[in-house]
Formats: sequence, C-alpha cells, structure tokens
Amino acid sequence: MSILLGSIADDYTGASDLANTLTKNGLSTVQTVGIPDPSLPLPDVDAVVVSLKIRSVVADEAVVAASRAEQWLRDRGAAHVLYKICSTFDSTDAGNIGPVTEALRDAAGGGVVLVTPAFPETGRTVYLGHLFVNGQPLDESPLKDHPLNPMRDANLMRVLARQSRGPIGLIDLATVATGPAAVRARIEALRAEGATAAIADAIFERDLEILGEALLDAPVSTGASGLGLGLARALVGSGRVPSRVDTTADAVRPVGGHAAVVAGSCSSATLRQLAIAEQAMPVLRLDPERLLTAAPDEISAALSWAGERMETGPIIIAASTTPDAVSDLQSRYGREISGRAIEAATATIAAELVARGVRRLIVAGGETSGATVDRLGIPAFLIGPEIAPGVPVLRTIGNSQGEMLMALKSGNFGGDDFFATALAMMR
Ligand SMILES: Nc1ncnc2c1ncn2[C@@H]1O[C@H](COP(=O)(O)OP(=O)(O)OP(=O)(O)O)[C@@H](O)[C@H]1O
Ligand SMILES: O=C(O)[C@@H](O)C(=O)CO
Repeated sequence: MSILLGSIADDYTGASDLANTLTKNGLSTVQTVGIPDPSLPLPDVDAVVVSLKIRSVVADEAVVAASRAEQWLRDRGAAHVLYKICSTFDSTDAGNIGPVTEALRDAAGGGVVLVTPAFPETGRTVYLGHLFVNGQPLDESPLKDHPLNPMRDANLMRVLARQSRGPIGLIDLATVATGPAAVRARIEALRAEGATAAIADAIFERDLEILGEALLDAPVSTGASGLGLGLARALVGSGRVPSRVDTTADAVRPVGGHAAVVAGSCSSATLRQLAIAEQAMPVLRLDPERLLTAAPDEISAALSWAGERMETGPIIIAASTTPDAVSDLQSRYGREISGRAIEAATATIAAELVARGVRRLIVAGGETSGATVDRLGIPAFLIGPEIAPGVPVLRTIGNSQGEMLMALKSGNFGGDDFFATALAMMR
C-alpha cells in the first residue's frame, strides 16, 4: 500500500471527521486505530488517518506516539503528514499541539509548520490568528466550559506559543487571499525570522483550497478537517490522485443486530440532541456520581434497563449533563478522576451492549469514543456516507465481534436530530 497523504489524529472522533472530509473531497481513505498490526487487511487507499488518543495525555507521551505514527505513514509513502487537531483547538497550556507540531517539524528537517483549525462547514473560522466558533470568539463560546480543557483564550498565536519552544507567526487573511505563492513567500519570511509554526487565517473554503495548494510540496501541517479539505482538493486538482471506485456505499451495507447510542459528551450540541431524541426513543440518564462511587451497580442497572428495551428499537444511555453539574462533580472528585471514571463506565456499558447483540453503535464525545473503541478492540474503519458535517458512518474492520456500523460524534457536531438521522442510515 502506497499512500499520498498521511494523518495523525489526536482523538478518534477527530480522525473520523477528517477521514470523512478526505473521502468527500476525492481521496479514498481508511481510519486505523493506532498503528495497525501488519496482518490487518487494509484496502489500497490514497490516505490513511491514524487515530491516537493523545489530546489530553502528557506532552512527552503524545510526542512519542505521534512520532511512531509518522514513521509508519512515511514508510508507506506519505509525502505529507497532517497532524489533525480539534477545530476548537482543544488543549491546555501544557497541551500537545505545540510539542507534536514541533516534533513533526524537526523530523521533517525544520521550517515553519502551517497551523489552522479553521473548518467553515462547522462554523470554525480564523481571522488575524483568532478562532471563532459559530461567530463567537473561542473564549466566549461554549468551549470556555469544556470539562477537560476549558478554552479561555481566542488568540491562537498566544495559545500555541504557550505550548511551543519557538516563536509563532501569522499568515494573515490578506496574504492567504493573494494566493498559494504569497502564502509560501510568507512562510519563507517567517522561517528567516526564526518561527517554527504559523497560524493561518481562513474563513471560507476557498482560503483552505489556497492553503492546500501552498502546502502541496510541504512535508507537514497541523490543522482540522478544513485543512484536510484544502489538501485533498489540491491533491486531486494537481492530478496526483489515481481514480478509484467509490467505496462509501459498500461501507454502509446493513449489519442487522440491535442499535444503541452511548453519550459521554457534555457539549451543548449533544445536550440538545439528547433532549430532542428523548421525545422519540428511550433515554436512560446515568447518575454520574454513582458512576464514581458505585460503578458496578450503576452499570448493571443500566444494562438491565437496556435489555428490556433494545429488542424493540434503538436506545440511548447518557452520562451527559449541564456545565454546572459537571463543575459541581469535578469540584468534589477532581476533573481528571471524574472524567476518566465516567469514560471507563460508558465504555463498559457500550462493550456489554455489543456483547448482548448491538451491532449499530453511536458514541457521542471524543474521549468517550476513544475509550469505547479501545474497549471493543476495533483496529480500523472503512468510511461510509456522511451523517452530518464531520461525522461519517463507519464500518469496522478486523474486530472480534464481526462487522459493525458505528458513528463517533464529536461533542459539538451534528444537527438537533442527529441521533435519528444517524440511526436511519445504519441498518
Ligand atoms: N455527568 C458528567 N460529569 C462530569 N464529567 C462527565 C459527565 N459525563 C461525562 N463526563 C466526562 O466529560 C468528558 C467529555 O469528553 P468527551 O471528549 O467525551 O466529549 P466532548 O468533549 O463533548 O467531545 P469532543 O472532545 O469530541 O468535543 C469525558 O471525560 C466524560 O467522561
Ligand atoms: O475538529 C473537530 O472539531 C473534531 O473533529 C474533533 O476533533 C472533536 O473531538
């Protein structure tokens, strides 16, 4: 297998978001969970997205994991490696976007890495280095209350500088609008000034197309799905992509079995989607405190609730709650401890549901999805059709339970009726 584009994603939902964007924009793509075992049969594709779970681990560990994935991708022919981060730049001051970007830069021989989380289709735009989420500055958006990494600064040059060794530059919108040659010239100028990375403005998809074209011969970049869109369109436009058969319809072939949703996301979009779904299907709200203090009992109560209902239709089990309730629990048990314990409990519930015949599974939340996919031991996914921007139907490859259809929903993605729409596409 020789690939054109490699990507390392810092979480699993982000990986499926990028794989969806690359597929939609003309690159056949597979998503692996970590570096796959050599015996795993992977299809011949243009792009591979290696999903890691490194968004909130310590920086040294993230660098080691990302560097191994990069080597694996380069060994398979990837001339460009995109480090896929969250479109809302989720990270802390001790976070991994800076350290991993710099490690990939060093491995590629230095230079300035272009960084942009812009993803206009989901309302993420960058102007003068500041990130806006659906028109609100990042620090005024719901991300200011994220349970693991509250985002309290919209100036990404400052955010990235706090995580990086080298100075951070800006490729402003006027430069981007001038075209790929102007972007490359700006990168050269920043390199001469000693910058190691630069935040690139992008508001419209055409800005991302220009950035993709500017990066065609660059070895590395950091960004969200919008940059993936730019790179994919540039690769297709340059004639470097061989024409292949569209495999998305095949990836969504019915699998039967029961259907369930497990939600650990407390993002505002997920809370709205749960409230809407509750009007049409059974929803069990877990008691988050009991998941910390009496997990086995709370889990087995959830499973018997599910057992009675899933024979007759899809069910939802959610730990999700409001920002106030999350902060209350965190103040009593600690952010890390409560997050990890609830992830472990939701992953156990998901795995037990699969053991009881669920073959169509939707997971809401990046960390929650990572814990669940790991618990199920799924090595890779084929990419099916898009349910909502950033969320495709996935078909598992190589897992012991047999083929399943899944969707890994990033917290803030999807419309109000996301769960019903997704379930209707997964038969
Ligand atoms: N009721 C709760 N109280 C406190 N923490 C919770 C509760 N329910 C879930 N959590 C934790 O909140 C975190 C949610 O993170 P997760 O990444 O799954 O969702 P998200 O942040 O909405 O998604 P994304 O990262 O895709 O934007 C997890 O660690 C989860 O265990
Ligand atoms: O980029 C995004 O917003 C998502 O793909 C994601 O990474 C959330 O976990």
